[in-house]
Amino acid sequence: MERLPGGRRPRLVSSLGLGRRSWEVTLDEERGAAGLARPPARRNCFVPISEIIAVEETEFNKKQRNIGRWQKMAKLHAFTVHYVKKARNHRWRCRDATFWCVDEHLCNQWTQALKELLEMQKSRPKQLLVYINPYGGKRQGKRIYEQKVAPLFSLASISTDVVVTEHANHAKDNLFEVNIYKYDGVVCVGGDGMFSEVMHGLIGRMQKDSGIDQNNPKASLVQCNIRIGIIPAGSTDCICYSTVGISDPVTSALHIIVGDCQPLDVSSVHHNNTFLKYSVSLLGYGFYGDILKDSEKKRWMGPMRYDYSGFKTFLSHHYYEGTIAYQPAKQTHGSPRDKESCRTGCYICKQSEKQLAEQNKEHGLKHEEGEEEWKVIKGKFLAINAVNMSCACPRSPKGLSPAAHLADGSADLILVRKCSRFNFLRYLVRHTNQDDQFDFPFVDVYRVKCFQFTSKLSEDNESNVMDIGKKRFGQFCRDHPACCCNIVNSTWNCDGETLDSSAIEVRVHCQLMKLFARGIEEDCKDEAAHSQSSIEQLL
Ligand SMILES: Nc1ncnc2c1ncn2[C@@H]1O[C@H](COP(=O)(O)OP(=O)(O)OP(=O)(O)O)[C@@H](O)[C@H]1O
Ligand SMILES: CCCCCCCCCCCCC/C=C/[C@@H](O)[C@H](CO)NC(C)=O
Ligand SMILES: [Ca+2]
Repeated sequence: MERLPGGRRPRLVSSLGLGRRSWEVTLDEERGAAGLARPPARRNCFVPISEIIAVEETEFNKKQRNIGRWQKMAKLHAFTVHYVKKARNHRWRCRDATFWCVDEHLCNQWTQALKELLEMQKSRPKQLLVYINPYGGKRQGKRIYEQKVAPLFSLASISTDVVVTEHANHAKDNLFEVNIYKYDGVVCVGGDGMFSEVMHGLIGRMQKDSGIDQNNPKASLVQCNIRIGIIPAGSTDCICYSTVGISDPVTSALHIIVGDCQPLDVSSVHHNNTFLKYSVSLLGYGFYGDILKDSEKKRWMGPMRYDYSGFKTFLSHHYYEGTIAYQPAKQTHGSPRDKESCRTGCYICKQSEKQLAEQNKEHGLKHEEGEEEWKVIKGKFLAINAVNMSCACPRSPKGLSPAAHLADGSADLILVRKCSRFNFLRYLVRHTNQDDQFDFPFVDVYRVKCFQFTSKLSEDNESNVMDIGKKRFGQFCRDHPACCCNIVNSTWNCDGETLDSSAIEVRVHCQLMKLFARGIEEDCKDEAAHSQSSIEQLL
């Protein structure tokens, strides 16, 4: 048997047919790869075991190709390897390669060895609970799951319990009732709102089972180790896009199958010691809150509703007065103005993971509130956006904060102060291009671990300065006396769900939950070399 560099023996090396040619095929357990080479030209390629989806014995006749004399000489035996093919723009596809030989025993040896190696991939899920929102996005959730995802799960021998939701909060309520511990993960088919529902169900259930009071804003929450997979079928799909790099159901299904794991920061939102919501992507007041509130009335428009309400909200140009107090995130190494973005295996997120493990060792679940200073900012804002991740999505490919990290225990707090319509438009346009969104005198950004916001209106209410007239008729706008517009509070857009409270307290919980994802992979610099080494190119 041929030896590999370092004198190691590969698990299997054989001459196998693939297409019309014979190849030297190697199964190298230690490198975790199956390799394919054709002497003497030495054109070769490798498929990591971690990217093999399934192996099947194949009835050769069914997949017959024109392989000339071999076909006539003997009965051929074959097996098919289904594997991940990485295409452009972070898109993954399932491809297969059928290997053949005349020796039945050899063919069985290969199938067996590959199946054993797949069995050893312990992070892969075997049993999943799937929730489908049939009304998300363009109402295609059920079709997408049945046609694109279910066949892949079945190929990978994953068993599923599928629930098609019948009303809002169905998935969330169900997660408090079922035996979640028998599943290796929960999959949601829908958009950001559907993800949010499933996340609330899972995190809430974990806290309930551990006796943690979610209403206590200072409670240390129990991490949720049951991963969530997102099959994008919504209108924005920002969480999927920001953690995978593309909104594509097949790509996401393949990340679930190979058992990827991406920890995620989660912010808790409270008002007066009452738990309101969790957020993983955008918590936005002002512009994004107003868009959401208006767009909820136009759900029938589908994803277009955001463009319609976005335009309307832009024209209305409302700003809101309030006070923000925040504690800077001193423990993380990055800054929102960094040029580098969070990518697969991110160093900054790894450091936060280590810190978290040390903290848990020292204090257990007891939360140690640092006596760090609070910074206070008062002002008039067109938008207040707190993002736990970049919030990249097809409409904004770099996101609202391109350097935000998925799992560093912090959020980027972006304050867009009152400015002209023209300047605000310049800011919005930078959501969509490569220019620095924070390079404006009216935009400030801070990396924070917690913050509080109180609108001027609720401050006034609390200090009882409202007179009876104001209480009865609402507050008249002081900045537009001529128009007499009735200024009310904005609402919070919490991952696509509205939150009416205008005084909130937000805290980031480092890596509270996990997704079936790996973060966005670095772009393959040499696309040509990458594609040449794929099996299809060798044939
Ligand atoms: N069967 C159902 N009927 C009505 N509403 C549902 C049902 N199932 C789930 N929902 C609710 O629908 C809301 C929106 O769903 P979803 O997030 O999937 O789509 P979307 O709003 O179009 O997309 P995005 O959140 O990405 O903008 C969620 O908040 C969820 O609670
Ligand atoms: C004139 C130029 C206008 C450019 C507008 C760009 C719009 C970018 C939208 C980015 C939204 C990213 C934040 C994601 C929020 C989601 O949680 C939420 C629910 O899916 N979506 C929205 C639109 O609120
Ligand atoms: Ca973060």
